[in-house]
Amino acid sequence: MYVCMYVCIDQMVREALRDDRKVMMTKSSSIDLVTQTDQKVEQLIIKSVKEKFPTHRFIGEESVAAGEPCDLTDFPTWIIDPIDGTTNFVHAFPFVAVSIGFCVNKQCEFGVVYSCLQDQMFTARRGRGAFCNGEPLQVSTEEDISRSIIATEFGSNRETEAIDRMFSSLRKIVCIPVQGVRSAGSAAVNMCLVASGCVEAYYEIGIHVWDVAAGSLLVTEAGGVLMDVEGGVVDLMSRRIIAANNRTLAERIVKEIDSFSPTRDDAPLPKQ
Ligand SMILES: O=P(O)(O)O[C@H]1[C@H](O)[C@@H](O)[C@H](O)[C@H](O)[C@@H]1O
Ligand SMILES: [Mg+2]
Ligand SMILES: [Mg+2]
Repeated sequence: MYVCMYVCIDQMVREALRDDRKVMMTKSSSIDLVTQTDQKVEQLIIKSVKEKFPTHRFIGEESVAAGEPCDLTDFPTWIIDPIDGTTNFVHAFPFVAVSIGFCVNKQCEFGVVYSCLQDQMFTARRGRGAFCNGEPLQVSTEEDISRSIIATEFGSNRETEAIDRMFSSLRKIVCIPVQGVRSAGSAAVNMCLVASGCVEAYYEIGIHVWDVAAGSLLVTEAGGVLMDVEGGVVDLMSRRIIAANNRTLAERIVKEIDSFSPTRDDAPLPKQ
């Protein structure tokens, strides 16, 4: 099932990148884009998994956008971002990933991120390590933030207060100074970069559970840590995350972040 699904998705994404990168609609804001490929890839994954595991549940980015609930319960649940980096996809900016996390009892058991244009398959299973195309991954051993590269994103929220806070945090981090700041345009890819040891840490406020479910396990299985932006335990539904190579760097980033709390992924839907 998995090989067949991988071949179909790979073909679907590559063909669409060549022939059809049109924006079909927008979601939370005018720059929160959806294409037909986002929907087609998600439907393919859900259909393939359902055939084999009919009782399992799903949290899929495009299904939630269509009104499906976003509840993470103790039931086996597949958390899917069919195209992480849709804006990249639309512009053919070469970081486009498919992200699938699988949780039981709210704990991630395995995570897969396929970075389509790099043809890199990142996999992690709880307690069994993290891999890229079968090669083991290890986070960076750097303890000093001034010798680090930090990844972050501005997401799709353009409300003034959120932007002000994001710029303020970024300014403080840049001025530590860090050696560099990077944005891949995909939370999943940023987390794979942390797991691979290419960047020391990634933080973002405004992501969703489907952006980070698989990446979270990749980072921890590669020896890294997850932390909330205020320093507590990370909550995948809270839309805030720091994924770092170690606690020292994560705690250092916490000190510089002007935090805020977007509406949680599992917040009840507003009454019509
Ligand atoms: O909507 P998709 O699935 O492409 O994912 C999001 C990224 O993963 C974020 O890091 C990023 O900041 C953006 O919000 C982007 O939208
Ligand atoms: Mg995403
Ligand atoms: Mg997406």
